Amino acid sequence: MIKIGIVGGTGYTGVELLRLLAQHPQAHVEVITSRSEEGQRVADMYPNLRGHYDNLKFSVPDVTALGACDVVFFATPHGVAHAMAGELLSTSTRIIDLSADFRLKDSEEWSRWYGQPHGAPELLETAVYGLPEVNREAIRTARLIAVPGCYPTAAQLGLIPLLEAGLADPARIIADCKSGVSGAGRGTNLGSLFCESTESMKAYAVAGHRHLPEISQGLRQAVGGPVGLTFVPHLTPMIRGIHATLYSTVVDHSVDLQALFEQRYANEPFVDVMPAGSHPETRSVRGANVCRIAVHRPQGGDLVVVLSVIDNLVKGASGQAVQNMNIALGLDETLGLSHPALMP
Ligand SMILES: NC(=O)C1=CN([C@@H]2O[C@H](COP(=O)(O)OP(=O)(O)OC[C@H]3O[C@@H](n4cnc5c(N)ncnc54)[C@H](OP(=O)(O)O)[C@@H]3O)[C@@H](O)[C@H]2O)C=CC1
Ligand SMILES: CC(=O)N[C@@H](CCC(=O)OP(=O)(O)O)C(=O)O
Repeated sequence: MIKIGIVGGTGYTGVELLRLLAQHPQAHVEVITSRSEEGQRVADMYPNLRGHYDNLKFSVPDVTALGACDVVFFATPHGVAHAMAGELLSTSTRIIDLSADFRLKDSEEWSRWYGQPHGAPELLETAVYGLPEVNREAIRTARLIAVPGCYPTAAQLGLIPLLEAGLADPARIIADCKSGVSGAGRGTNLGSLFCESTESMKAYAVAGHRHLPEISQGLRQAVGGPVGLTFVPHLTPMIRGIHATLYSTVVDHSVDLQALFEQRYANEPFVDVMPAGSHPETRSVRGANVCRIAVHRPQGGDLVVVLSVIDNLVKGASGQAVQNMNIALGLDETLGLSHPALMP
């Protein structure tokens, strides 16, 4: 069995990791941390886990206990993995970080967007961006994996086929994205209250969101040059889900975009290119580690519109983290992740 440690087990991504690992045939969670819930039984806090983790208790983070694990997931706010990763990497454990600590390759850019100094710039060379559909080979040997953010996963998977093939104008890309409220985490937050977020929808961070540099970094890699990206996130009254509507201009009208997407993702277990004309719904991916994509060219014009949906807590966080673990440990990539979504 693979010995697992989780730092930050009380947030939504932490409990989602536990749910997914409960059905993973080779995973055993040995350590789960919470400073505020030390000594509490996990299944008392999250009754959905009763019968799965009846003896597991929260403990305070301890590098010795975590370093004895084969894999340590960080499901913590930004900066926590910076502080602990160096010491943990001196053991034989692998780190899979769900926070943004190691996603941006430029530490100064990270500092500008996250409003604090980068705590471990010396580890950036080691870190691999954990988007398997792009970086699978590097993930196989990685010791430190930065799991992509939720909006960046939906946006990059929708845009990369066009940009890699040189079929969209990289100077003008629009990512119009909607997120469910769980994307804001479990912490107390006025905007996440039921009365503040239900029966209403709004854009936020139009001037600049911290996922803008992350999406741009991935798109630049796909293009091999600069990109002009406008990213507008919205909060929508649902618990889980990201819906990305992605716009660009087609530069070669002779190419069959449906075939292009189908070929690009033909061997990807967790990307579903839907039939031409489809409109993927967020509920079709709820609870599943899947990105469903549909590509449109309205009225056969110059504009390409890609629709990309994920569950922010699964393919947008914890599911993608488990997918990375499977790849890094040489396991079947789909272990623990092959269940279908919840419907309705
Ligand atoms: N929600 C989402 O959809 C997504 C979230 N993410 C990222 O995943 C990470 C986790 O998010 P989320 O699950 O929402 O939970 P939170 O960001 O609310 O994380 C809370 C967890 O981290 C622990 N924690 C907080 N501070 C520290 C610290 N200094 N040292 C050790 N542990 C600490 C908390 O436990 P305690 O304080 O008791 O120790 C708690 O268990 C974040 O970086 C988030 O941005 C990524 C993609 C999607
Ligand atoms: C709806 C909502 O608030 N979403 C979060 C993004 C989700 C997230 O946690 O992203 P990181 O992993 O990069 O922190 C936000 O806009 O800040």
